[in-house]
Amino acid sequence: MTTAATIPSAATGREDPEILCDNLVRIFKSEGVEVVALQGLDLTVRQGELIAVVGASGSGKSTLLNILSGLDIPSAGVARVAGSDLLAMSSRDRVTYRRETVGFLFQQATANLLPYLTASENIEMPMALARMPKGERRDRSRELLELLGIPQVADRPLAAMSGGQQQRVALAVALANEPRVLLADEPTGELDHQSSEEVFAAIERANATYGTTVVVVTHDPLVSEHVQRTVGIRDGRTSSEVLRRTAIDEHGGESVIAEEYAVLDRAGRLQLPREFTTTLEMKDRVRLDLESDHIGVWPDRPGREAGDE
Ligand SMILES: Nc1ncnc2c1ncn2[C@@H]1O[C@H](COP(=O)(O)OP(=O)(O)OP(=O)(O)O)[C@@H](O)[C@H]1O
Repeated sequence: MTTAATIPSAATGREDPEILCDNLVRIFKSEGVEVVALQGLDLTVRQGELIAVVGASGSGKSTLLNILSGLDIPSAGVARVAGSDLLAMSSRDRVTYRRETVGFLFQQATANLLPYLTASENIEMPMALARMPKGERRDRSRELLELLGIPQVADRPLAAMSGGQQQRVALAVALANEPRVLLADEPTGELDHQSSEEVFAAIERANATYGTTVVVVTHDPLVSEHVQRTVGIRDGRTSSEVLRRTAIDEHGGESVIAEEYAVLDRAGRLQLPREFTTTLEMKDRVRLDLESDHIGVWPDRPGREAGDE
């Protein structure tokens, strides 16, 4: 594996991202004990991008998603989504933000759905609350079911659907009022392989059709086939990014190339992959060596000069 460093575009100021987290900090205090769940997290997501966020249990993924969804307020830093400042927002603006700007998809499809209504009735519910005319609601509901590959369940109650179909109805509910950003928390956590594949494909189709910016928090390795960028979180910070692109060889064949990058934050901090540091027995401190086109990082072994390894 090769590793390269990338400076988040937030730091370069080159674009106006749909999601911007800069030096985001969230400290939880309970019974005199402080837990730093996010410790200076940087994340930039372009408008219309579909990204996955991965990380070990306790790394801060849910904390990040709760902040982006307007449920939780960060302790410090910058969090901006679709032009809304999530630290400075009034509680009334927060309600409007949650209703109009972001859509949510949870691990349990039923968290977004009313069991005694049909798929269409569920999808039309948020549109009715937003006072959309009845005819438009019906058209939009039909369009969403078609796009997500489940037109046949329109008049079925939830109990008569598979788990994968229910999750796609929940996705249609989340997209009903055309949110700019979709946040999904382990959307395939309770599904089998085939249904997970269908749900990720549906998310990808919605992203491509409506240009919705999507952040999917997941442990599911299947997600890598559906996103161009996977952001890794470690100890409350973004630590790595895997970018995927399609390359065409000289015979016209297509192959997907995945490159792993380490994130370099504004303070110049870089998290070295654990497998690299373990292999070279690096700990506590390392030697650095500036070359004309790269920086060498060497284990601190007494009596050896940097570059002697
Ligand atoms: N309300 C809270 N009060 C105290 N500590 C919290 C609270 N919420 C989260 N934490 C702590 O913050 C850290 C990050 O938790 P978080 O739930 O964001 O991780 P995660 O990556 O989503 O984990 P998982 O994959 O298990 O859901 C953990 O150490 C957790 O115990």
